[in-house]
Amino acid sequence: MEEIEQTSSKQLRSLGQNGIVQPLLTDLYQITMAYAYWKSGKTKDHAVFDLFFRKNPFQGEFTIFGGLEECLKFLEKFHYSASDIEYLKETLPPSIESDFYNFLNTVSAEDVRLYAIPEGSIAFPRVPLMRIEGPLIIVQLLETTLLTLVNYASLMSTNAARYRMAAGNMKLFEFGLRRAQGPDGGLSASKYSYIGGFDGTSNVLAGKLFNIPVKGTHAHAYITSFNGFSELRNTCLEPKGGGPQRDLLQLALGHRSNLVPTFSVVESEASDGELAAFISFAIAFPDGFMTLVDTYDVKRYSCSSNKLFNVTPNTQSHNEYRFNLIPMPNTKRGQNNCSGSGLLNFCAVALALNDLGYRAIGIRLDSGDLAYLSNVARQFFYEISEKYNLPWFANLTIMASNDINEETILSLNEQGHKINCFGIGTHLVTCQRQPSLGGVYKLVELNSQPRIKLSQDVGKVTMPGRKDAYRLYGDSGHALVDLIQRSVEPPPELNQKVLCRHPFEESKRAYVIPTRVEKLLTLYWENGKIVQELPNLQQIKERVKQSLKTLRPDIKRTLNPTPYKVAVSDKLYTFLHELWLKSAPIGELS
Ligand SMILES: Nc1ncnc2c1ncn2[C@@H]1O[C@H](COP(=O)(O)OP(=O)(O)OP(=O)(O)O)[C@@H](O)[C@H]1O
Ligand SMILES: O=P(O)(O)OC[C@H]1O[C@H](OP(=O)(O)OP(=O)(O)O)[C@H](O)[C@@H]1O
Ligand SMILES: O=C(O)c1cccnc1
Ligand SMILES: [Mg+2]
Repeated sequence: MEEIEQTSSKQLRSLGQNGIVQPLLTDLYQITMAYAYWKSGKTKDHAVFDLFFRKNPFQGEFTIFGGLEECLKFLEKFHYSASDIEYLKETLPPSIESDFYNFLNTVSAEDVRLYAIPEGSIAFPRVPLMRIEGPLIIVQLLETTLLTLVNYASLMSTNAARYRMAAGNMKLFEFGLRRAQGPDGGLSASKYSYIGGFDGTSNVLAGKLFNIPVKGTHAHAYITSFNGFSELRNTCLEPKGGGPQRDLLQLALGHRSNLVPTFSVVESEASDGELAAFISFAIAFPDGFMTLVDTYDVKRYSCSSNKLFNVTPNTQSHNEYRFNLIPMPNTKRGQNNCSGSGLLNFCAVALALNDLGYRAIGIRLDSGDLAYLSNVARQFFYEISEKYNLPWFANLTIMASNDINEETILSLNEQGHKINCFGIGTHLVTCQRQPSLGGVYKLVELNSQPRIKLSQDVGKVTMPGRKDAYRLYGDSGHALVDLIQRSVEPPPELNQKVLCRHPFEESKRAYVIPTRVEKLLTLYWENGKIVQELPNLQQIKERVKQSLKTLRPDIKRTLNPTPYKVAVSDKLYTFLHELWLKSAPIGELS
């Protein structure tokens, strides 16, 4: 068996990489080209490729670079196994000379050099995320796998960072595995959403492999699996401080009756099946009591009562949990057409747990008007905290889930809500607003000669030659511009005027006097080894946070953000345009 095939989950953990990332995880054309290069005697040619994207995702003006560590781990194990070569022999045309397979057998990333911007940094269109140099055939063979590793990772990290910006300090958990693009998509989503700013995932394997906090509540099935109290095998629980067990159900029923007059709810309409489920869950997790309260009805109102809460906080009140009392909105779940009251049952069990010295965690809302219901729930918690003199009760967690996306969070923020935690699946992991980042890998230099790819679309013309990139910062500490220049040029100097030019529009140029100059591309791989100490996930996550702070707010805003400037040096501008003219054939009009 091959080494890669044998990789155990323990090894996976230390590699931090999925076992399917291997040299054959590529497009056939890379191997076809390798043969044609080899046959045309190009084995000694030396190439430079840039890996970059042309447009920021999600109609935004920034991207978070993710996937570098996985690219480096891929270089470490880049060699074709005997079974890979066997497969290629069976698959490629019989005309392929057998010496080519001997050549493939010797292939490794030993002679490759990889420069990159640090993982977790903000990145912008056209600025290389990576520069890959080495034997043409080898660096060509790396294209697809590197793009696979960078495109989704960066898209996902960016998506998560955007959710984080929308959610402020609220807790964010990734719940997307069941809706992800297959098992590998699910794993990557968990990893890169954590990097981008999420606090944890429900994906247990991601937790094990990447050391990400794993979190979760329970599904509606748990609640609906109970019909009534008779199904409870046990209703007793030992108090937290020790001592004789007490009947949690009886305590909860007592509290439920007591809560009825206070909150104008109809006890007979609260679901006993739901209460039974809550009791059993509380007995299983007395210190982690967090339940779904929307299985039947979050809050069942007495029809005779007008004591219903509005969604908008009463700004006259100094108490943030007080609300105007007006009729509730006509939401699906708000209509008085189904029985049950999840909030009432939750509070009854939480108070029963409190009698035994345990503190409940909170609730999850998974349907209905989340702003409204969170306000109602928080008001309940507040009233109880006052009535029972339990200050912590007012701060119980209110988690919301159900098709949440960036816009929902922003809209909820506008409406006013009391959610302090989101569980987000589908829209996060599938990157519904933009399902792919268009990262590309382009040849820019061969045997020290620049290469340019022309296009009718100016934006698609590549920047020729080996280049470096610098981020120039201004007085405020904010990044002003990313400047790309030829590697042979001296770097921009602190406090010295630098001419920054738009790559294609001659008239667009500006002088910048940087107060800080950051060299963006640094060497990560040389002589078959990773030559930098790699940050762990936590450090990459921190870099995302710090990196975003260097971006002006107008560049980060959701609606019509200001584009960040990406410029070229005067020398690169001239170089690019001269080569463009030289390479573009002059047409004839007839
Ligand atoms: N206050 C709110 N403002 C904006 N969007 C909301 C608000 N409350 C909920 N949403 C979103 O509205 C959608 C409601 O989904 P939907 O219409 O399918 O109803 P539902 O609550 O899931 O009901 P059911 O489970 O019975 O189908 C979800 O995407 C949810 O995230
Ligand atoms: O809504 P998402 O952002 O994808 O978040 C994950 C969803 O997964 C679960 O739903 P479940 O699979 O039980 O299905 P349902 O809620 O759609 O019925 C959970 O209750 C969330 O609603
Ligand atoms: O733990 C949860 O609440 C959860 C996990 C996955 C999907 N939906 C919810
Ligand atoms: Mg749902």
